[in-house]
Order: sequence, then structure tokens, then C-alpha cells
Amino acid sequence: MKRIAIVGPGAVGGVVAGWLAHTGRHEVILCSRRPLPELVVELSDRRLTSRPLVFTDPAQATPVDWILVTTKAYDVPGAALWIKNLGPSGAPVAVLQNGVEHRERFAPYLSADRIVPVVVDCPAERVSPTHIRQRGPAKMAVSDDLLGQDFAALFANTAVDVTLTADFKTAVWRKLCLNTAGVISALIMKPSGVMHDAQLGELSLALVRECIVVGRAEGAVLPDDLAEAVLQNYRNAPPDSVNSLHGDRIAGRPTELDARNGAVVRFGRKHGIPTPCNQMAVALLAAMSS
Ligand SMILES: NC(=O)C1=CN([C@@H]2O[C@H](COP(=O)(O)OP(=O)(O)OC[C@H]3O[C@@H](n4cnc5c(N)ncnc54)[C@H](OP(=O)(O)O)[C@@H]3O)[C@@H](O)[C@H]2O)C=CC1
Ligand SMILES: CC(C)(CO)C(=O)C(=O)O
Repeated sequence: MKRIAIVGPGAVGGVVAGWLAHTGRHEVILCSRRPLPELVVELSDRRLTSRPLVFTDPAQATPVDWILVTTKAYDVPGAALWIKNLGPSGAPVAVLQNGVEHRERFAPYLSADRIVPVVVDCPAERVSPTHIRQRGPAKMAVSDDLLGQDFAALFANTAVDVTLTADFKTAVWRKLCLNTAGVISALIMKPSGVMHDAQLGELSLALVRECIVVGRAEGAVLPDDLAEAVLQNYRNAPPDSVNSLHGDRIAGRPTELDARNGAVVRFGRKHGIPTPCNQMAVALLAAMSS
């Protein structure tokens, strides 16, 4: 039995909390900005309902074995406020976020040996604060080291598939390639069905190809046909799927633009690689959101 805190139980945090609670093996604690009387994770064929303990103030937090941060990247400073009381003896902190800079985001708050970057591949949407729709399989990837193995063990006998990888860099850039194309939906405020459009499909290929070149320069091993695979992934998704960048725009929240397409542009500059499509997407979305 482990005591596990989920800091930021939104779409991803809700799914993870729901499955961990469902094992009956762990004590799951939600660290939330609001009271959550229950948590419902809705899948196509079932519902997971749980009633975990909820803290609504970092001052209420007590020590746990694992801290799982599932806030958006832009909410890391607020998420970090929970860590002191949750992990006074140095509990590991798994960062379940998109982008490629998990460690950099938490470096101001934590020693490097406590940070466990996690790639999350799980389409999920918040229907309400207590109701999460899980749209597809929940998959995650972590480095194949001691903390990665401990993290994976938390999810034993759940439907959350955690892969241990010797090449985390490739895993994280591969995921950024997927997210890079999601900016199209966020720009035009239309769900993933728009990717069936031929011109938008071409644009998605161009966005992802830039990310592939930059990711390779960073050392990731990315196949030539990844852009086509990403486009197919969006086309295979339910046409009303809303990716998390788009979801933030719909809700009028800040967005993870800088952590996603912004990262492609920034890392591209570092290597002298032009990324005009991502640069345009960043400029347009930033202008629309300001
Ligand atoms: N949704 C998806 O399908 C996927 C998302 N991801 C990535 O996972 C990460 C999480 O995304 P997602 O779950 O969609 O995000 P959500 O916006 O659904 O959830 C984030 C949650 O964090 C909460 N939060 C923010 N600040 C704090 C704080 N200081 N203390 C406590 N709670 C806080 C928010 O609360 P409040 O309700 O008050 O705003 C919200 O409930 C992102 O990096 C995203 O890119 C990765 C794969 C799939
Ligand atoms: C594209 C998707 C759903 C894949 O998990 C995602 O990462 C997001 O919405 O941010």
C-alpha cells in the first residue's frame, strides 16, 4: 500500500487517481483547489467512481510516499507549494505533463534526484471538476531506472499501461510530435475531426516534420514516417475529441503553448533549425490569447 498524492486532479490527474483508487491497494489523496465530493472517470464501457480524501490547501497536506503532479505546465509554481508538506522527507515527484522540459520546470523547487518525468498518452477531457471522460487507453512512459520502476509498480493490475524505456528522450519528443499538430484545433477552435481536411492535414504534417528535425538534433530517434502516423492518429480519434491545448482555450484558461509548439521553436533556434510553421502557430495563438 502506498500513500499517493495527485496534485491537480483535472483530466489526466482524474484518470490516474480513478485507476489508482480502483485498485483498492493505495490511499489516494487529491490536492485540489476546490472540494471534490467524488471522482467519476467515464470510459466507453464503464465508470470508475471513487471518493478519495481531498486537501484544498497545501497547509493541510501530510506526508505521502509519492507525489504525482498533473497540473498544466503553467501551473507548476502553484503545484510546487504542495510539495513541502507532502514530501518533507524527499518523496519522489512524478511530473505527468506534456512538453520536453519536465525537469527544467521543477528544477527551481526540487533536487533533481526526486523528479520523475512522465510521458502521458491518454486522451481525457474534464466534463466537470468531478467528472472526467477518458477517451482512449491510458499509456505512460518513464525512464527504466529505480524510481521509474517504483512508479510503474503503483499501476500494477490497472488498465494504465506504464512502459519503462531506456530512451526517455525519444519517448518525450515523440509525444511532442503528436502534440505539435494539436495546435491546429486550438487555433481554429474545432475538435480533432478537422484533421480530415486535406489542407489542414498537410499543415499538420509540416508542423510535425519540423518537430522531428528538432527532436533528432536533441538526440531523439524519430522515424521518417512519424508525421504521417501522427496525422493518422488524429484522424482515427473520435471527431469530437478536444486536445488539452484546445480545451484550455475553450475554458478561457492560459495555454501550454510555450511548453509545446514554443518548445519546438526554442529548441530549433538552439540548433539553428528553422521552424516557420510552429513559429507562425505560436505567434497566432499568442496573439489570439492576449
Ligand atoms: N487531457 C489530456 O488528454 C492530456 C493531457 N496531458 C498533459 O497532462 C497535463 C495535465 O493536463 P490536463 O489533465 O488536461 O489538465 P487539466 O486542466 O484538466 O487539469 C489540471 C488541474 O490542475 C489543477 N490545478 C492547477 N493549479 C493547481 C494548484 N496550485 N493546486 C491544485 N490543483 C491545481 C486545476 O484546477 P482548477 O480546476 O482549479 O483549474 C485542474 O484541475 C498537461 O501537461 C497536459 O498537456 C497529457 C496527455 C493527455
Ligand atoms: C493529444 C493528447 C490527447 C494525447 O494524449 C494530448 O496529449 C493532449 O490532449 O494534450
